[in-house]
Amino acid sequence: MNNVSCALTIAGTDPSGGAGIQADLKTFQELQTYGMSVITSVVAQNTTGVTSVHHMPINMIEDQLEVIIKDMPIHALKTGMIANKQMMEIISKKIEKMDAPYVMDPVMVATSGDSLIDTEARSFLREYLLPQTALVTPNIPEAEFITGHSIETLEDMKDAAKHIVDHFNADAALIKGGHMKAEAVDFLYDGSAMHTFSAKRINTKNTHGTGCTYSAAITSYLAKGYSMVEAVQKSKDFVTAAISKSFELGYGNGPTNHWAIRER
Ligand SMILES: Nc1ncnc2c1ncn2[C@@H]1O[C@H](COP(=O)(O)OP(=O)(O)OP(=O)(O)O)[C@@H](O)[C@H]1O
Ligand SMILES: Cc1ncc(CO)c(N)n1
Repeated sequence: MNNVSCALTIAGTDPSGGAGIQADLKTFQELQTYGMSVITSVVAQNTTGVTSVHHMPINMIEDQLEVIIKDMPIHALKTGMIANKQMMEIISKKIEKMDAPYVMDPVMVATSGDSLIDTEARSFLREYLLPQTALVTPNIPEAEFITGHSIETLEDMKDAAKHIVDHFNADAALIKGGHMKAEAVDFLYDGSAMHTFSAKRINTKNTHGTGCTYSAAITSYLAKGYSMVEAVQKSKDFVTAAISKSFELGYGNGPTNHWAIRER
């Protein structure tokens, strides 16, 4: 079978399996995309939080990227946790060589509240990686950091999506409303139109890794050749199902259910 769609994730790990590389690969597999991964940092974390982090040496990140570029097709890629500026520099250079849509999940803080990238990296991500993206998927605090504006209303979310495309040259921005109070509404601005993706808020604490799962699903659908709007709509359905059938596992925020969509 050589017409398989291939997706790559560049991110940190979650040994408890709900977020990071593990969530991405589960999502790619569930959506019948051939999944590949480059590990940036090994993170000792579970549903309650992060205890320690070990960053891969820069040359090891470079080698992982290079072996894939030399050998494998990449139809779409995403990045998650990239802890520091040095990692971003090498990843940015390698992404330039990949002729594929790039989805950036601008991971800064875990669901547990633990910081995953340093302060310098937050600015570098905004200035250097954002212009390379086909899509960036910030949650509310990440969108506030990127734009420098506070977000309280749905109008503020739309303004943030526009601001990111207009000021940072991302092709498109999807602002996720998981941290808002009412409906779970996300806004996508693609440089010409604003699209709304809405779902009923599910009353659960089990949201560990929702952002990773969502951006991995979008990456899968882009790898399969769907348009950006179609990819986001299908992924919204996927993540909503994954949250609605999430697992009551662990002592903290439990993980989402990557096979939930099969049962709908
Ligand atoms: N309780 C909920 N009910 C329904 N949808 C939700 C809920 N929480 C989050 N979502 C949806 O899940 C997706 C991920 O959004 P969210 O804002 O939670 O991302 P995130 O904060 O990056 O996730 P992470 O927890 O991985 O850091 C969005 O589509 C959001 O609307
Ligand atoms: C490695 C990693 N990436 C992203 C998140 C955000 O959920 C997390 N908790 N861990």
